[in-house]
Amino acid sequence: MQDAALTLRDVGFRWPGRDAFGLSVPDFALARGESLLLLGESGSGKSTLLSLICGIVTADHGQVAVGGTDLASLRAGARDRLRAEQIGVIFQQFNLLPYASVSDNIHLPLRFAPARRKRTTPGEAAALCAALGLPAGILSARAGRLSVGQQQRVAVARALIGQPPLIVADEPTSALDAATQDGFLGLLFERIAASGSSLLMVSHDERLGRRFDRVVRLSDIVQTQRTAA
Ligand SMILES: Nc1ncnc2c1ncn2[C@@H]1O[C@H](COP(=O)(O)OP(=O)(O)OP(=O)(O)O)[C@@H](O)[C@H]1O
Repeated sequence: MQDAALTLRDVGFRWPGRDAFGLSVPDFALARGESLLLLGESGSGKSTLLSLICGIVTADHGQVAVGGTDLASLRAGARDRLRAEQIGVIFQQFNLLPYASVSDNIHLPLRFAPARRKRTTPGEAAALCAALGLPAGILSARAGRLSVGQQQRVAVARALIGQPPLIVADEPTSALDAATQDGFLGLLFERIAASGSSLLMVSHDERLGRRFDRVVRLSDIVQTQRTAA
């Protein structure tokens, strides 16, 4: 796919160690502006796949390309910069710095991403917080003092700031009740539509599917291998 936000071709990866888990992805692409929900059971390899896409781990073979750049062609530092520039990541556990302010947490990826920093408008963090239903004045609060739902929204604001072309989200609704989930997804989709970003979300929850352009089962694009120690 020429106009792809993300492509994986003939990718193979295996975690080293006992009960090694491996996966291979023959051919997968996410178009620019497309939203895709990837469904898989717990332990099926969703987070492993996202780690490969984000360049947190590197494929044993094959090509993982983000915005047309093959991650394997980059050294570790350049890969980290590409991730900061191109990908807004919403981790399952949010990964906020608990002692830092909400503002510092939201602005953190911009430190390593000059082009994304340039795209950021003054007051964008405050506007994102307001759009995500966070109370005024929250920017100066310590992230560790917030409720789980608030932390989740801060993690989303951190992913969206500076309009990265690709948003990757690992089970971002798992800590929310049904009504809050719906509001949260509505806001996420609104922001993504406004910026034209692509969205790849992994989840075990099929009910989320109706909002997405495409819903794919992990087992349709990924083959997994598990070997005993
Ligand atoms: N850091 C790691 N080191 C070694 N093996 C790992 C590591 N992370 C995951 N694995 C292995 O990869 C397999 C798949 O785990 P992964 O977290 O990718 O699945 P998942 O679908 O995201 O699960 P969940 O929905 O429960 O988060 C696990 O069984 C585990 O053995």
